[in-house]
Amino acid sequence: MLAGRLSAALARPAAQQPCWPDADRAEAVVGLLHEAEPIVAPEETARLSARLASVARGEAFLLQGGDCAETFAGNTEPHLRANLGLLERMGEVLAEAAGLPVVKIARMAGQFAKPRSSTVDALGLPVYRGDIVNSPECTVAARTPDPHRMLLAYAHAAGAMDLVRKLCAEGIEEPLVALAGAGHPARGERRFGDGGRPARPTEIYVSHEMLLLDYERAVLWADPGGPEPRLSSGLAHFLWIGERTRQPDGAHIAFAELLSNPIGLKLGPSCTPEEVAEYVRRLDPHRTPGRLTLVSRMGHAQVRELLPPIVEKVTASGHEVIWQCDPMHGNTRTSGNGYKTRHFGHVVAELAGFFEVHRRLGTHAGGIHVEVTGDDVTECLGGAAGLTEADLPGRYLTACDPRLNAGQSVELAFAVAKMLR
Ligand SMILES: O=C[C@H](O)[C@H](O)COP(=O)(O)O
Ligand SMILES: C=C(OP(=O)(O)O)C(=O)O
Repeated sequence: MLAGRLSAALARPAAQQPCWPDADRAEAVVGLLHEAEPIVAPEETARLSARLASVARGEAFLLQGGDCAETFAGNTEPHLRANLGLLERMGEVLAEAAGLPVVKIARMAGQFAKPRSSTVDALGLPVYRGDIVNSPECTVAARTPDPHRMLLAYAHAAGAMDLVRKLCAEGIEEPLVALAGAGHPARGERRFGDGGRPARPTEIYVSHEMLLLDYERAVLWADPGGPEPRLSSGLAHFLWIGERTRQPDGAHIAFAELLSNPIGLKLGPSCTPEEVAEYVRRLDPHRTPGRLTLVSRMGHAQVRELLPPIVEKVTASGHEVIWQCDPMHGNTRTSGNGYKTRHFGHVVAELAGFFEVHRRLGTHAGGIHVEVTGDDVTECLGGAAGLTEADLPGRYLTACDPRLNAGQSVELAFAVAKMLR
């Protein structure tokens, strides 16, 4: 019966999918992946679901973050360590301020697919859709979708997950981030293991956008444990549906309905309270606290106006969702010198609006979802170091959207800490 529901879900229109040049070859790759071992263990996903139930009840806070787009070349131990160490550091700042446990979910071990605004780039080439689909180099060959990349993505994700488990068991050394403005060097220096608190075992889960359905459908196991039999993704503990793929009649929502994993759903400015009520009804049919995380990304100028009617509608429905704010995606703009960027001040302003709305409505502002890296990049403007447009070309390394660097991220954690207090 689940197989039939899965086929029906996948037969619906699916936005943002690549057009593989050879459909048979793509199907053969899906067949190979079908034989692959799950990357995440069912008991880990179940533990995360329990943790998220406490977030939904207001007994914990959710921190989710990492690269906008992971790349195969960037899937290295130093990079993963830096990002995990940053999450640990941010989590510690937030836990202390909130007086609550912080549940940490990395955008890691599978965040290889990107939705895009257009199908072609400025040169007229097919757009880069993430390393799992094609390659960013500006040639027709590089941009042609290659299904073999799904196998590479699986291998990279499995390797990353092994490292996440190892580091969580050992404890992760946190970066000591020197915040600018306190007599420290401009962009925040990172120093490892020289005076930070001793590393201790920790828990970090992995997540990615549930975008590329040929990949997502390949590694599933039957989960008979819940109120109805469902499928569980073997590719990540937590999956989210993006702003560009949340069409109510589309394949992504229908696919997520079949999963037992905790699910996130991005809500942009065009989303109406009625639409959200319908998403909640479909994605949380058994009224499981924390099953659904609603991720508002309205932009700093609109959050105070657009979020309250949505929160009121969902609250009235009685579903115990997690309210999470993504202060990045509604605040993207192009700099005068042509870089896709975000201003630190706008990121903080959207979060301030989010906390204000929830305080006023008496709901739990349950978490944040941010694009950050422990690496010292120059992709977002502002922060105490005062990054300017002239700084952007220095270390603009993202494969897609701009991330806060280590210094900006820790500064953000302190700003959110103030809001939590
Ligand atoms: O990360 C999010 C999206 O992939 C991204 O914002 C879309 O980017 P584009 O507008 O450059 O295509
Ligand atoms: C694409 C993303 O976000 P959104 O769907 O909100 O634009 C993302 O988080 O990578």
